[in-house]
Formats: sequence, structure tokens, C-alpha cells
Amino acid sequence: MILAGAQIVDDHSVAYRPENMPETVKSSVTPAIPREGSSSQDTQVVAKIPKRDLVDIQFTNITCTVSLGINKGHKQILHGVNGRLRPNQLIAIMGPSGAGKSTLLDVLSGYRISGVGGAVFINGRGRILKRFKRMSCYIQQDDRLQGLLTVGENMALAADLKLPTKLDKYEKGEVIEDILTNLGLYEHMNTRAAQLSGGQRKRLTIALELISNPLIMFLDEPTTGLDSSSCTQVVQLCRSLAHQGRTIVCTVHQPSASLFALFDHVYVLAAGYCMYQGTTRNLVPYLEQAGIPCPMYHNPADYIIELACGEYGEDKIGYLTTKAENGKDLSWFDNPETIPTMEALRKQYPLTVLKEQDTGPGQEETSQSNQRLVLIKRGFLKAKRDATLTHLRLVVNVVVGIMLGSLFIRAGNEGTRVIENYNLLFAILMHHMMSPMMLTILTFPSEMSILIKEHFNRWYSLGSYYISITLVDLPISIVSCAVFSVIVYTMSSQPLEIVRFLMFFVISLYTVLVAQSFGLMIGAVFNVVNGTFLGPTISVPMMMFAGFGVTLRDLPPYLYWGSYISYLRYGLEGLIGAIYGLERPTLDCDQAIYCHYRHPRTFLNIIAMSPDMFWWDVLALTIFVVVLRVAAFLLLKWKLNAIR
Ligand SMILES: Nc1ncnc2c1ncn2[C@@H]1O[C@H](COP(=O)(O)OP(=O)(O)OP(=O)(O)O)[C@@H](O)[C@H]1O
Repeated sequence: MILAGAQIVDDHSVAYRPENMPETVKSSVTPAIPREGSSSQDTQVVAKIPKRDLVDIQFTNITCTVSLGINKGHKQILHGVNGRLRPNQLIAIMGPSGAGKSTLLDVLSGYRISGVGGAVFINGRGRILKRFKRMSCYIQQDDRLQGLLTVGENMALAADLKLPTKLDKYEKGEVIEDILTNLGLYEHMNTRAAQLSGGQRKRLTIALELISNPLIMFLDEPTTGLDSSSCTQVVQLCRSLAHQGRTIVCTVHQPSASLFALFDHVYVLAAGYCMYQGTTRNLVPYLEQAGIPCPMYHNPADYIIELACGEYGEDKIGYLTTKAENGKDLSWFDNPETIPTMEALRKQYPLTVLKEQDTGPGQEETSQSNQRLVLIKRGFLKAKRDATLTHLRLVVNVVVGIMLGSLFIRAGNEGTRVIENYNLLFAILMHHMMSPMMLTILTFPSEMSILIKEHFNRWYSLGSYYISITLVDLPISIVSCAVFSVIVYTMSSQPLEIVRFLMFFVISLYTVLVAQSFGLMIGAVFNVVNGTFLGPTISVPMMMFAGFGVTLRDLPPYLYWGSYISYLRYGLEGLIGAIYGLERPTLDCDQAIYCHYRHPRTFLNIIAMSPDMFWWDVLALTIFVVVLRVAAFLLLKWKLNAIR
């Protein structure tokens, strides 16, 4: 079914859920990682996925167009390609760089939806993305793993998110052990993911997705960056997984002859057109029939890429595209006459099966509360080990606290040093603004790539993720801020009154929370380079309007609005209120001949700040935190949709 416009049409598909098949979850679901040259697992595991769960994918007239920017026009990457992805097959999408392999994979996996036209059919019915995502997973080129967690922890947390909560930890443990043993990772159970080799990281990425036992797996360049032995291991693993009844589609650049032979099917793209689709074995006869035979002793994979690059003439690309009917020709499949029609597939997988499967859980496998619990657990585990976000942050607070304390030692109680103390309060605000904001801007983009992968593969909802990162960070912010406040407050001899200290601490903490939310907004939308530029740049007006250099009284009326949107203004006013408000008595002026600020009121008049605004400042900062947090959430949500 094709709709007008440029949208993939989604319709019915056969969904697969682990809880519908507890025996699948509990029994061995993965093949042992094959040693080079072995293929015995292939037949051994074929019967494990019931026939009704096999997935046959057909795509017709797929186009993909991207915008090149304002007034720069559009670029069409895929030109009405067609194809068939059969179950039990390991399929390679091949082609030269820029041919559109990753784009096609993005479209087929449902990752890319904007600018896409054509239709994808699952078992004879138009694809419904929500249902399709329940049975598929997409593994992107870069391994997006939690490097601070061990292999076992990564697996356990993924199992808690992806397996039904009714399974106890022993049952989940069995699934994990089985997958890790068979993927050759069991002995690395206690190794942190960041310390694994490239091949092991790739296998762990696959292992994590295998927990929910997807029927369709899309892998973008799983062999890139691996040595030949790791490449072979990964491709053989994919082959064995495919021969269990899955449909596995990988993009590959230029495989060696032996690696190429491991694929069952190959789909060759050249400049967004399909040049060949069929079995790997049939590629050579196909080229022979086309009158451009593969030279003897030449790797057919290399030869077809050379043809696709136009090394033997551009006309060959057009000729082969026409011959392959842009992917419609299925005659180079094994036994093409046995390929079922769409109608036959619909009969084989009746709608009643869908009804049964649609009664399962919603968008994610487990409830929102379970997702939040698991993500909070994961967050604390990471925070405990995170050298930057936790350890360095604490150390920075201690070191900066001691430095400021030493620089402004005993300045808080002396009438002759009030201006110095005022500078200290502003320096404290700067510290509370810059360090959490920059830390978030620098670290969140890498977290973002993991979020994109896990969210797309239905591990959890964005809401659960957001609540968990907020809750995990709060105690770290409180502890860092408390440590800093105690050091600075006591070293600079601020008034030793518990109420004043608490007021000082509350304003400091609020400033940290606002700055962090601000950093989150920037980190959610921009990359590290742009974020590092934007964060401090946007902060400058905040400082200008804080009432520090130019008092609020002296701000030109046409710029006064700036003081309302500067959270530093409320922070500074709150700190002044804590230190000089509450009817503070006269300050010490030992030995001084002239002590202008003996009475705090004199100072407050000069800086044009009222000491009685503390609760208004707290309210304003609370509004800032809430608005920026909600804005950061909405930006994250927008970003997750926009990249697709
Ligand atoms: N969002 C985009 N905006 C502009 N051009 C794009 C966009 N996405 C992809 N392209 C272009 O489309 C073409 C196909 O990209 P794609 O990543 O699918 O190629 P590929 O075959 O996977 O290449 P490689 O093997 O090098 O990764 C490339 O020329 C790429 O520059």
C-alpha cells in the first residue's frame, strides 16, 4: 500500500514478544560463536523459532530525499529501490561509499522516517512501525555501550529493561549466561565495556539486543574497524543468528572473498539504485549473463563494487540497474518460484495472530516504574565510577572552595572588606554557574548517542530516562555544593549562624540546578564544539544583568528586562540577603580609622539590593529550574524525532 506523499505506509505485521514464547526466552536462543570455518550450528538451531514468527520483508519504490539547507535545495539519496528480505538469511547491503547503504538501512529499520517515500511490507501487510519495532532492533555503526559498567552489569540492566518483570533474576541470569557463553563473552563478564576489544564490543552490542530475541536485526557496518578474524567471528555469528529464523541485514563496505561467502544474500547499491539482488552464489552467473563477467581470481565483491563505482564505465551502472529492475527482479534468489506472494503470506500469517500479539505491553517491554528503577540503579552505579561527573566534580568543588576561601580569608566579618566579600559572593556564583553547565555540555552529547540507540530499540521511554537522570544527579549536586559551601563559608568567616548558612546553601544549590538545566538544554541540541561556544557566550549577558558590575538601579530602563531573565541576579540577591540581610548587626572594624561599611545597610544602599527578597529569589530560581528542565525535556524529545 503506497500513500501519496513521502511517507512509508505502516500497516499490519506479525509481532513477536518474548512473553508469548517463554520457552524461547528460557531456552538457549543463541548459537555458539562460530569458530572460523565451522557452520555446524546453522542446522542445529534452525527449529528454535516457530514458523509463524518468521518475517518476510518486502519494500517497494523506496525513495529518500534530504534537504541540503535553506535555499540549497534537496538531494535524493535513494531512487525508488525495491527488494525482498527473506527470513533465515544473512543479507549484505553493499555498495561504494555514499551509495546510500546506511540510508537504506535507516529506512528499512524505521529509524529514518522524514523525507522517505515508498512502502515496506511485513509478511504481506504494510508495516506498522510501532509493531515492527517490537520485533526488530537496529545496531548502529558506533558501539554505544555503557563503558563504565562491566559486561555482566550491562547485560543484567538490559535484561531488567527488556525482559518481562515476571521473570525472576535466576531466569534472567540464565538468558544472560546463555547469550554471553554463546557469544564468547562469558569469561569477560567482569570486564568493563570500555576495556573490551573492538570485536568484543561489537559482540556485546549484539548480545544486549539479543536479550529481547528480535526476529529482525539491522546492523550498520558491523565489521568496520575490526581485524579480519574479528570480522569473520562477527559475520559468522550473524549468519548463525539468521539461520535460527531471523532476518539479519548488514551494510558492509568491501568484504574479502571469504567474508563475502558467509552472506546468504547480497543487495548491491550504486548511487541510490539497486544493481543486483540475489544470492551470493548467483552474483558471478548474474554478471556473466549481463556480459560483464567477473575476471578469474577476482573477488566478486570487489568487482561489483568497482562496477558500482563506475570504474568500468558509468553505462554499466545503468545497465545493471535496468537488468535488476531496481530490485524488483527476484530471479537470482534460490528457487525464486517458491517465494510466496503477498497474498500467500497474509494467509500464512492471519490477522487473528496479530490480535493476540497486540494485547502485550505498550511501547516498551516493561512498566514506566520498572524502567525508572532500573535506570536510577544504573545511574548510581555509573556515578560511583565516573571520574569526570562525580569524582572530578567533587574534587573541583573542594579545590575551588579552598582557593576562594584562602583568597578571601576572613573577609566575611570585616567592615573594611565588604567589597571584597561582595566579589567573593559573585565568584561563588560564577563557580556554581560554570562548572555544572560546562560539565553537562561536555558529557551529555556522548550520553545522547546511547539514549538515541536505547530509546529507539524500546529499552525505555524518554520520560523514565529524564526522571532518572534528574534524580541521580540531585544527590551529587547536593553533596558537591554542601562541601563547597562549608569550606568557603567557614574559611571566609561568614556569620556563623545556621539560618544564614542554610540560606547561602539553598541559593548556591539552586544556581547549580539552573546552570545544569541550562547545560542540559544546550547539550541536548548541540554537539560539544557548538555547546562549548554557546554555553559561556549565553552566560555573559546573564552576568551583565546580575546587578554586579552595573547596579540594578543604574541599568538603563530599556535594558531592565534583562535583569528579570538573568538567574544570576536572583542568585546574587539571595546570597546578599543570606549574608547581609536579617538585620545583620554592625560589622567588625578593628583599628580602622575610617570604616564606611560598618553598617550593612550602607553597603546594601550602594549596591541597590534589598536584603528582604530571599523568598522571592528562591521562587524565581525555582521557576527557572522548572521551566529550563521542562524545556530541556521538550528539546530532547524534539531532537529524538528530528534526527529521524
Ligand atoms: N542528512 C543528510 N544530508 C545531506 N546529505 C546526506 C544526508 N544523509 C546522507 N547524505 C548523503 O547521502 C549519500 C548516502 O549516504 P549514506 O550514509 O547512506 O552512504 P553509505 O553508502 O552508507 O556510505 P558509507 O559507506 O561511506 O557510510 C552520501 O553522499 C551522503 O553524504
